[in-house]
Amino acid sequence: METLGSTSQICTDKTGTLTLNQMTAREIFLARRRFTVSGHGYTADGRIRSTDGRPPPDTLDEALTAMALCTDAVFRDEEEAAVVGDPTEAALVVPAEKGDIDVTALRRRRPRVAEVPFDADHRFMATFHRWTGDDGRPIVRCFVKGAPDVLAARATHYLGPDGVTALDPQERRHYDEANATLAGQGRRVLAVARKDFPDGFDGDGGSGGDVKELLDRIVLIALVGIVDPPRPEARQAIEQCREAGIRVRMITGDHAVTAAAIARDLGIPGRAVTGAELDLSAGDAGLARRLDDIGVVARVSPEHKLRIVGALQARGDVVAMTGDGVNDAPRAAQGGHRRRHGPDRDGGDQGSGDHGAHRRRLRHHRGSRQGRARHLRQHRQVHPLPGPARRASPSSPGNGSSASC
Ligand SMILES: Nc1ncnc2c1ncn2[C@@H]1O[C@H](COP(=O)(O)OP(=O)(O)OP(=O)(O)O)[C@@H](O)[C@H]1O
Ligand SMILES: [Cu+]
Repeated sequence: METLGSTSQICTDKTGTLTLNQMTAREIFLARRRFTVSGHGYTADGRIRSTDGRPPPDTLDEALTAMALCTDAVFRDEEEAAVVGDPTEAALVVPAEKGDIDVTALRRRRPRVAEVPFDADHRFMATFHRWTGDDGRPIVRCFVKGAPDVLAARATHYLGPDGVTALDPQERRHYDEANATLAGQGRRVLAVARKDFPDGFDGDGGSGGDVKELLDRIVLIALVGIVDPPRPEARQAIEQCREAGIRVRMITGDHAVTAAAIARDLGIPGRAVTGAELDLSAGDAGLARRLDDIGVVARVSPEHKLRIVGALQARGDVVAMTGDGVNDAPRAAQGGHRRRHGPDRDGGDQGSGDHGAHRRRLRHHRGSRQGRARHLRQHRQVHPLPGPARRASPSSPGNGSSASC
């Protein structure tokens, strides 16, 4: 009789769990021109340099403006070296300051008249600001930022050296290639774009409440490559899990190429696929079988993380789930959206308690002689799976399959 699962598996988030969630923008890509961003941490020290030696175009300012306005992170000041807010957003505000934009003054001058908050399912956010069009007349300008694939799919134009230009297949290929190159280096890539609306636009525009519908035909401005270093202790923890016969799998909302590069770096074996490629509508048994040679499932929404864990558990595997996916679960179950509030000041972990817990967990991995059961029991003690998530994920009592870490 098989009472214990045949394998133990850990499904883990990437951002903040395997990586430090200390995000720093390193490159900006603008219509075939590339810029590097130097400097460390959340200070305005550091510079934006073009890689071709030519002076930066006006469109760089436009990109930095979009990054400053379409974010909620607040830049404190140089002495404090602090940015408060989501680390991804912090990474976008810092280059604006490095590019000599006074973000606070800019935001005061261009207040938001409406916004579409970021959510992990749609993977973008948008803000609307009173603006002046090229012809001097008042308009409302919307800035959009989010996953490059999502924005590219909505874009028909890009901001080139000659202004707004049709995004022909060749130019689209340039964006795709730049995105692939950055992602291949493990960079988290964000795109920024814009769209103009008539003066008086109130953030609804007759859309009946779904402003996202109106965000088509956008103008791509730039791609930003952000580094988020792997946690130094994560590689060893993964190695020890492997020795203990525990399969570690990364399940992330980030891009597949980015996730695969980080998985490779950390020694997570197996193929990388997107949630869409995995066909999550399949039955549990088929899904679990297909997961066997897969090490990374990317572009997964919070509720689909649960679906994957559930499929493994239904087969009798002992599955632990780590990272803020654990927190996403109840909200996903309620159809809510996640907004992650990241670290304060030094990029530490105050934003969500489970990151600190994860560090403790990674430490206990070092005692790899403890048996698998004990190992998973400890995970469970660190932070139990919340109620709704437990109900959402099938588990057989007695085999510890609802363990969470
Ligand atoms: N504040 C933001 N504004 C706009 N887009 C964002 C923002 N944060 C993330 N994104 C985009 O949404 C995608 C998914 O982000 P999400 O936070 O779900 O995943 P993640 O943190 O990379 O991964 P994990 O699931 O491992 O924690 C990112 O790859 C990025 O393109
Ligand atoms: Cu573990």
